[in-house]
Amino acid sequence: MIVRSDHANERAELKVSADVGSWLSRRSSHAAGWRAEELVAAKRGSTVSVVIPARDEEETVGDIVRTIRRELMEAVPLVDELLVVDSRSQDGTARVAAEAGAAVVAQDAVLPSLEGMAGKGEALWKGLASTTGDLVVFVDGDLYDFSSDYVTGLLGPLLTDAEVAYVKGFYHRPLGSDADGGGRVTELVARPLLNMYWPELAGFVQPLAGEYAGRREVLESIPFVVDYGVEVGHLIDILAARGLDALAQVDLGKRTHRHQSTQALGRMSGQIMQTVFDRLARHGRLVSALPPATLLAQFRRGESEHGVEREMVLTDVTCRQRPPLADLRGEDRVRDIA
Ligand SMILES: O=c1ccn([C@@H]2O[C@H](COP(=O)(O)OP(=O)(O)O)[C@@H](O)[C@H]2O)c(=O)[nH]1
Ligand SMILES: O=C(O)[C@@H](COP(=O)(O)O)O[C@H]1O[C@H](CO)[C@@H](O)[C@H](O)[C@H]1O
Repeated sequence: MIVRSDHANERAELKVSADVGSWLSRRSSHAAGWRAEELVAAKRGSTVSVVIPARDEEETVGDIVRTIRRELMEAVPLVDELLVVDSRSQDGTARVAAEAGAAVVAQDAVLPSLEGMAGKGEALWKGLASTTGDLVVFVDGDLYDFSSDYVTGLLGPLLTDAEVAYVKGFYHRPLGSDADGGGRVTELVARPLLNMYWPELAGFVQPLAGEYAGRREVLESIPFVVDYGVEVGHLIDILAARGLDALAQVDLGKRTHRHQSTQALGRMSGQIMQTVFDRLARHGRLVSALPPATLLAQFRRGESEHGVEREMVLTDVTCRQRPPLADLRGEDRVRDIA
């Protein structure tokens, strides 16, 4: 372990808490340790759904679906249900996913009595509402080198330890020629904030990982932030509801995916920070005199309007969320698989 301190006069050795240290060794595993055939035996009648949120992912979603179908549905009956949630795509995502063998549902067609919202968390929540598996695995649709180990790795702890409720993937995340340059919002925003306010979660290597899995009863008992705040909201809410030992992480090796622009990640960061501040208030960890403003102003090259030679781009980053699915009873809870 590399221990650094920027305080020259620091003598004491820096250490994470004993709880985080023991959690790291107890609740971290490697995807290679979980074989599909053994996990099929461990299902013992439980069912597994995979949900892929996809907005304009026609280039990558097909290979992900084919790999899961071939290796985890046809070769071994590990995955019982594979759903792609078409998240208001403007390209051929729905067609490509269906041709590859996935069930496909349009995000806005799920729970149609509710007003549709935009965002990744909305796609995930609608995917949860449209599936029935006892265990649900979420996989992003923009991955370039997806391996079925991602799914077996995430299912391993859930199928072999009843105490585990939710499993995050972690991986090396290249960005161009930098082998570990990816995860920019993780490193610049999410990790510092979580270490400040939820140091219990400091052991998560990739707190924003888009590949994770959980027990349905847990996933249906928590709210889903409808935008990119969904992942950080899950970690904070499950920690509060079930404790650190209900959480685990699995080394999935390497992950390459389509990267967004810095401006887009700026909006993502705003959404994540709004979620963190919402949870700080909800969980009583920070009382602020003024709630954070929710309008993000960014600037890009363009026509000046306010005396600067830039175009101002305004985004509302208010933290909006869907209630726990378990709270929706009656006719609203319908399965809308297309
Ligand atoms: O409104 C949205 C935004 C994103 N996504 C999907 O969520 C995953 C992760 O989103 P993205 O790649 O934009 O995030 P990044 O990986 O760049 O952080 C991808 O499969 C997207 O297609 C979605 O379904 N709806
Ligand atoms: O981890 C991150 O910093 C961001 C951006 O990653 P890159 O800098 O584009 O590799 O990606 C993640 O964050 C999103 C918000 O939680 C997740 O929804 C994505 O699945 C995940 O890729």
